[in-house]
Amino acid sequence: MTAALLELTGVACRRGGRMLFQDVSLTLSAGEALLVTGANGSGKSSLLRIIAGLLRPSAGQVSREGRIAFADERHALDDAAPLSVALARWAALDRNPTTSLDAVGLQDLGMLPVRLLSTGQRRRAALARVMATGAPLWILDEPDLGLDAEGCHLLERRIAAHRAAGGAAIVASHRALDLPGAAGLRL
Ligand SMILES: Nc1ncnc2c1ncn2[C@@H]1O[C@H](COP(=O)(O)OP(=O)(O)OP(=O)(O)O)[C@@H](O)[C@H]1O
Repeated sequence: MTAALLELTGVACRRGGRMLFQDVSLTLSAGEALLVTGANGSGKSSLLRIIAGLLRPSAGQVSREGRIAFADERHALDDAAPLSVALARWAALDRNPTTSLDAVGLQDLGMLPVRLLSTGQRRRAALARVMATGAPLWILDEPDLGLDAEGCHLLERRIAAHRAAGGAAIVASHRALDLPGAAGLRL
């Protein structure tokens, strides 16, 4: 049996005096994915922050095994550094080989300062940063925001490859991303 990378038991979240969700229980193991959907304000980001350990649940337990890579609307890259240098810093933290910019379609932009990237290019760079961490559990909050159709396919392919290599992913999105065999959670 594969050990779970993540287990939630009876998790609830109350924010601003309103109960967003309760009784969320799930397990995620190597190779698996979870797609979290729901209306604006339903609590997707709150759930992902709880899973990442950035927000305390109002009730329930979260148990994680191994490192995580968390990505939300911030790309978490040094704006002043050339893209390849900014990414190499993340890779160096865990002594990983630098993620190829080819993998996210940014092969021609390695020397460009991060601040000059377009919205979609920033999203691609954020994905490269997640890949560079080498963490088994990816927690991605609307990673498709601002991506064009090719960018979305690329994101789907990178998530599939990560799962095939023994990783797992939790993705919140308003889009019906193609994540074969993923579990769904609608908030
Ligand atoms: N720090 C906070 N204090 C009080 N309420 C908050 C706080 N942060 C978020 N909320 C509220 O929690 C609710 C859920 O927010 P959250 O960002 O988790 O939703 P979401 O499903 O990710 O929304 P979207 O689809 O718009 O990104 C919203 O009503 C929001 O206003």
